[in-house]
Amino acid sequence: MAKVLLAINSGSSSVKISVFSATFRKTPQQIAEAQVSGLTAGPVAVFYTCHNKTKKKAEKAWQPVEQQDDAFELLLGLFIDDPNLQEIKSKADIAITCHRIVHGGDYASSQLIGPVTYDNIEALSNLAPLHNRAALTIVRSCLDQLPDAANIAYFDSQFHSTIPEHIRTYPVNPDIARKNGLRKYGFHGLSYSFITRSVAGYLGKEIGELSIIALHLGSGASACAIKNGQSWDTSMGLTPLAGLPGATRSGSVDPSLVFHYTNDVGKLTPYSTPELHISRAEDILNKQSGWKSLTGTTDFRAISESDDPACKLAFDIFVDRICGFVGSYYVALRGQVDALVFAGGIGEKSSKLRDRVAQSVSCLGFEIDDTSNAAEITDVVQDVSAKGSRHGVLVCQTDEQFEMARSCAEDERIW
Ligand SMILES: Nc1ncnc2c1ncn2[C@@H]1O[C@H](COP(=O)(O)OP(=O)(O)O)[C@@H](O)[C@H]1O
Ligand SMILES: CC(=O)OP(=O)(O)O
Ligand SMILES: [Mg+2]
Repeated sequence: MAKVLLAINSGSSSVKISVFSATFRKTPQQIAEAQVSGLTAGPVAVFYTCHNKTKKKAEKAWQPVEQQDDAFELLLGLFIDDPNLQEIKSKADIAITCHRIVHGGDYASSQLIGPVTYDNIEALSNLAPLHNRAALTIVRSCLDQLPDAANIAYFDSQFHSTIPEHIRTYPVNPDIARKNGLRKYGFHGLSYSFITRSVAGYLGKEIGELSIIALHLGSGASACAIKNGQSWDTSMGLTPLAGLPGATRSGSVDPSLVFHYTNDVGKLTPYSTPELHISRAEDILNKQSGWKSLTGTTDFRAISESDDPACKLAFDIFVDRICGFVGSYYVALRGQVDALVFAGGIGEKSSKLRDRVAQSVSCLGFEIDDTSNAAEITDVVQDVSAKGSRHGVLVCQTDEQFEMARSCAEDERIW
């Protein structure tokens, strides 16, 4: 029998929830989708689609939304109150909730959420300061409000459990590293998993034969070298701060920069708690850097359309850092690359960014076709490469919620 499944994606700046009708071992059918965006730097916007009728509402109409659990309450209310969404007349109709948890530590597979898993995820909060705790507030709401639903955690880090030792190890004291779990974990794994399956299907290859360089470019941005269908390397590290810059994140900087920034950066932030230790340095590099610090906005569309020198600089920095990873991963994959794949809000919507990146890496054999690149992206995977390009250049409309729902439909523990 079909069950109603909520796939909840709590990101740094948004909460996205897709509602599915799910049946064991069948492809889940999406029936509604809703999101609250603008949580890191307003304005907060709400999008809602039910049975393909889209509504977009501005902030004023809604109760105050400041953090991820406010967003969850709002979206849950939308589902229950919508007479067109007959599948959810009350909370009791929701049978399964899937949660995107960014940092899963050593978990290499999804987990049913009971007290032990909950505590383990909480213990990792320091390592994903923009993510884990916020996602857990939503998990808590589900445990309290939907006591009969099954709750499953899907970890962004689990896709990267295949990264080889010499890539995941930091060259620091091994005993301290082991004791404190200091290694590369990598994130955006639900997205990379979706991209890998979708691109393999599009190219007519087995997943295990697919090698791509994938770019997930959203509020948080990362790159991933996928070798024979598995993560070989990725740009984020111990935490989602490493690698590419993002909306409010610096990305990788010389670690010594921290000690030269201001003299109080080692102190804890006022909102640290006995369980959650966030230093001023982490707060600055995670929440007060990136596009926001350079341009005053986190909206990359506005940045890419502006002639302001600060925006042009931000755009150039992003292209430079992305190309650095493309070059590095091209070598890591020994040039055996089926495609360069753009995904995430920026990767899917900014033809200008794709064009600039492709131009800069054309020496590696990635060439874009201007007309295909400028066309609207409507398919899950769309080819934007030029005729004769040595390697493919693709855009993939990634869907982390679908990836969770798909895995859930295969999961014998739940059915
Ligand atoms: N047309 C566009 N051009 C450039 N950037 C865009 C465009 N549309 C959306 N974006 C950017 O995409 C980012 C959000 O990406 P998304 O993957 O949805 O975010 P999140 O990481 O919150 O899931 C924002 O920086 C937004 O400005
Ligand atoms: C891991 C990460 O940075 O996620 P998001 O882009 O959703 O903030
Ligand atoms: Mg995201």
